[in-house]
Amino acid sequence: MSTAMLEVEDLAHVKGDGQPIISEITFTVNEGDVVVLRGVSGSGKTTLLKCIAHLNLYSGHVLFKGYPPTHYGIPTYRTKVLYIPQRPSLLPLTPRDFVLTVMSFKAHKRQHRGSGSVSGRSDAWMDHPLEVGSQFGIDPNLWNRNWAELSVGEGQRIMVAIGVALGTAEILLLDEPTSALDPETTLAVEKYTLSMFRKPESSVKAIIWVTHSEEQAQRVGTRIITIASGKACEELSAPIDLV
Ligand SMILES: Nc1ncnc2c1ncn2[C@@H]1O[C@H](COP(=O)(O)OP(=O)(O)OP(=O)(O)O)[C@@H](O)[C@H]1O
Repeated sequence: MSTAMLEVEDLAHVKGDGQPIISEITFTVNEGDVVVLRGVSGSGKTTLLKCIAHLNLYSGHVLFKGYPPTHYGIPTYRTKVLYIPQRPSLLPLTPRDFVLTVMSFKAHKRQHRGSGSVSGRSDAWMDHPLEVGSQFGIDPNLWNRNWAELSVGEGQRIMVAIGVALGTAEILLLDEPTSALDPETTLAVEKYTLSMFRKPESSVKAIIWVTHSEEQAQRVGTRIITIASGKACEELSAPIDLV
């Protein structure tokens, strides 16, 4: 039987004027799922991902492995259910700073368990992200540049590399991760991300992947959920071909 990683129940998010952007959203994500989330521009896909990541206020319930985000502590929860934004250029500082911030939450938790530090070398946490980034054609120097000074595509590839490589994320929330990439690089990112995901030792156990591309949905998804008029609807026959 599949293990439920994420349960979203009757979730709603309303704008400041009281109008709902999304409402009555209910679905479960199981271990091994790559759930493609699609819908027309403005239908609420990013809003939903941010609610799941506890970056937006919402009503209803989000349970990660049976418990609400507060059970884990919100910063730690956000490293486990990791939102990969569509526009990382809005983030402060550099990709390297982002990695060290995320890893500091993991280190903090480990210290509380009394298991000591992650490594004797202060920058050892960068090794795997750099390695994955190089698979995506990312020059190592780009990790030290401010997010705002990266091209959209460079920022996207670095964010996906972080999500795949950090070893903290159990659910990746990918918000149009390849929208700024050329077809060849898009395929490379899809292939490497899914091959990492399928490895038994991967920390990532499920992915929600937002895309406007029907072809990408068919390539990466094991299930497809469409948002329309603020409600979510799962397609009955989902593609199963994996890259
Ligand atoms: N903070 C906000 N205040 C008011 N309206 C908002 C806010 N954030 C999003 N919206 C509106 O909510 C709707 C859903 O936006 P959202 O970004 O979730 O859509 P999306 O499906 O991800 O769109 P796209 O495919 O274009 O990225 C849009 O009409 C957007 O203008």
